[in-house]
Amino acid sequence: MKVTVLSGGTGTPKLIQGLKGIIPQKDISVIVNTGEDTWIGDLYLSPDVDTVLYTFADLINEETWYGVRGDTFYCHEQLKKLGFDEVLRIGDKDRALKMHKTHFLKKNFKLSEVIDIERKALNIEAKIYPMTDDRVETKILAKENDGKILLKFHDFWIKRRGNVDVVDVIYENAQYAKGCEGALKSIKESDFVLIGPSNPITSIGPILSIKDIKKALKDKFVVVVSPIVGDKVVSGPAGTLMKAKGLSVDVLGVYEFYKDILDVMVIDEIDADKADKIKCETLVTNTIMKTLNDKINLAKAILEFIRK
Ligand SMILES: C[C@H](OP(=O)(O)OP(=O)(O)OC[C@H]1O[C@@H](n2cnc3c(=O)[nH]c(N)nc32)[C@H](O)[C@@H]1O)C(=O)O
Ligand SMILES: O=c1nc2n(C[C@H](O)[C@H](O)[C@H](O)CO)c3cc(O)ccc3cc-2c(=O)[nH]1
Ligand SMILES: [Mg+2]
Repeated sequence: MKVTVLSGGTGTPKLIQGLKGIIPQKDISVIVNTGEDTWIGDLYLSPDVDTVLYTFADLINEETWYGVRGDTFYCHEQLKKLGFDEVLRIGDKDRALKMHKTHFLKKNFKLSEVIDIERKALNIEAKIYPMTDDRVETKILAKENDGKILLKFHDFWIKRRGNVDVVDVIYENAQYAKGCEGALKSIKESDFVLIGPSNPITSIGPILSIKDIKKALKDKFVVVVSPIVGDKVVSGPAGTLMKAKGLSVDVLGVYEFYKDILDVMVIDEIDADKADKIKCETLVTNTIMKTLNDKINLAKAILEFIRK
């Protein structure tokens, strides 16, 4: 059973931990959001890609869902002392992975080529692809005084802690970007596509903003796990951003967002009463992943449901 997962942020990597516990890594491909990729000084960051790499390599810091478990921050602290505040807390081991990407990108390697070198170096059998080898950047359009301002995601979420009056979210350059070839191939060759419980707007939205990826998904059996349980988020800015896109912050709003590509929606038991309002097949199960067992059970429930 070959699965292609769309991932971004912290929700889907939890489900990936469950999935890799029940099917061989060689049968899993992951297409990762790169809308939050950015340069900090001369260091290239691909935060959602690195979280997926660390999740498969069992190195992920599960408190924060970024960086390497037990990492040190000497370089980060030293830079701050020099007056260079990286804002994002980048660990010393984590920095090596980012320096490695930076080195090869500067030698004109494609991001997908570098990620493939890294997954092999980390003994990861799953295939991991960026959504594109072009630059697509998620920007937050916000109200500021009596005007509008376009913010980078990290400015919005880390510097301003999301305390921003969001007008819209845009995926800069998406109209020109091409889907990564390996990603398109994995969609075509997989038995089904799984969109994990990540922020629809800033973690999965950028992936769907790439036309040839969205087109490939329309011809595929797609399962979406709702990242909204009840009428609130488990974590992060998804609620604020869904509202900015005119979507209700509940499973119906999630359905609206994915309706032209999804075939099955996985919702939490808390939302069982809404299942009949969702105009596609629904699987109602526990979707709150606290323990590894929760993650494995959710992955199992999804595979059993589609094998029916
Ligand atoms: C900073 C980061 O925010 P964000 O980029 O929004 O992260 P994600 O893209 O991962 O979105 C989080 C999204 O996913 C939901 N979530 C998280 N854990 C679970 C879970 O165990 N079950 C479930 N059904 N949804 C989950 C969460 O509510 C958010 O809506 C961040 O949040 O870390
Ligand atoms: O909210 C934060 N997110 C941090 N992130 C996560 C990232 O910025 C986003 O929060 C995730 O992409 C979730 O959307 C990091 C990711 C990395 O790969 C490396 C370092 C960081 C550091 C931070 C941080 O200090 N604060
Ligand atoms: Mg995200």
